[in-house]
Amino acid sequence: MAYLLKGVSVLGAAPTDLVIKDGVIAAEPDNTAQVIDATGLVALPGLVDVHTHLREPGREDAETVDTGSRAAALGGYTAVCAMANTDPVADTAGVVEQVWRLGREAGLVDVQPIGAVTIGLAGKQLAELGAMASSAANVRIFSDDGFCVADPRLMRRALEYVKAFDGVIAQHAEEPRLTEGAQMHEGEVSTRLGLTGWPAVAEEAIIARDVLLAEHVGSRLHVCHVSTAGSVEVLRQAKARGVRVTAEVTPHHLLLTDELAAGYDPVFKVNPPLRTRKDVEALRQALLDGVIDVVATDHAPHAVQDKECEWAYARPGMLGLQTALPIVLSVFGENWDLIADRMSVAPARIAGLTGHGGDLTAGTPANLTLVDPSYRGVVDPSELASRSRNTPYAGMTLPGRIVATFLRGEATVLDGKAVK
Ligand SMILES: NC(=O)N[C@@H](CC(=O)O)C(=O)O
Repeated sequence: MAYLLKGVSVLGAAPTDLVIKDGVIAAEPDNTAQVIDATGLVALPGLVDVHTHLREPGREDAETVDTGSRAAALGGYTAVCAMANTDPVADTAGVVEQVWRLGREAGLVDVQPIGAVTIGLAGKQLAELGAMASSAANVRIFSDDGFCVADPRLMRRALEYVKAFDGVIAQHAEEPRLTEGAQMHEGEVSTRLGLTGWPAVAEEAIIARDVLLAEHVGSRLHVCHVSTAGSVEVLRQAKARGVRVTAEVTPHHLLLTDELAAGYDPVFKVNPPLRTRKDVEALRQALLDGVIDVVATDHAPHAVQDKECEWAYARPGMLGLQTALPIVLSVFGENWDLIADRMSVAPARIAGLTGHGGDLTAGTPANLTLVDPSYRGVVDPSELASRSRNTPYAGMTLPGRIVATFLRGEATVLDGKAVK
């Protein structure tokens, strides 16, 4: 199938016609192409998420590779990296290959499995990193996300090991001894509510340690969901010294604050926790500066019984795939170069996903999404494609609608609806 996107604005540039044929952006017009009136629509390279929880295998009641892929395509994504904290954990070639195969079967986005750093995410022994790297899933990112690789010697070994195949360790930076029993950000609000706090320094101390380790062994470190102003400063200094470190921020940490915990609605419980306005401001500036490289969703679907309960018993995490672009648009406005770089180009580079994060010039793979920036819509949880409902944005009016998404030239979303 060929498509002609008529009057489309590529990254906010003057309207033009874009032809998609044989999986690539075509150089020549095509008379057989299906015409899509793209007046007022902006084309972006397909979004890439380096941090998605798809829950399969093990918690298919919360999400499956298929439902998560659907949410991703509807959110404008053409590739997602699936976190390893499944059940069984993705710590062997067998499990990462299973997730990779399920992604291919769903066929809506490229699902790139992330492998666990340690067996069972237990933080004791390195998992079979080399076997996962050389498997059909071709794993390049390794993470114990949900848990920190707290043992410094293990972290050093992991960094050394993945160097051989240009892998990267994605660290969930949380010093566990400093967050025992933590329920929310440690600060004025936690004191008022009487909830045990998760201090900023628990994140900052691990990032500081890990940039030194990465520098020492000359390996690649990626920092998951950076949430504090202090972390930004540690990263800024490390990058200035030339340490091979990249970092992500979530849409929720760019928008929401710890004040939201005051209603004790567990939909706002997340790891790392929502922080203060000062942190939000620092994270926004860091994304603009490039100190933080990418926006990653940390899409964390949870079943109703795990979320709609007392705050202390609720699992941390919130949905993100279908609201990420609207949140980023609401925070930064129509800054298309920033959006394309931080949500597609840079994440594709970090994950090593060639074919994604292109510039939409003739001959490049047709992985792209079409956005209507003039649209304003109210977030209705029941309309989300995820199997779970834990969005913190329910009832909020947000800008931007994904009109169409193309994966290697095939439409996965048309007219705002999934094609299959
Ligand atoms: N980010 C979250 O709040 N939750 C994540 C894991 C985690 O990082 O705790 C999840 O898998 O649900």
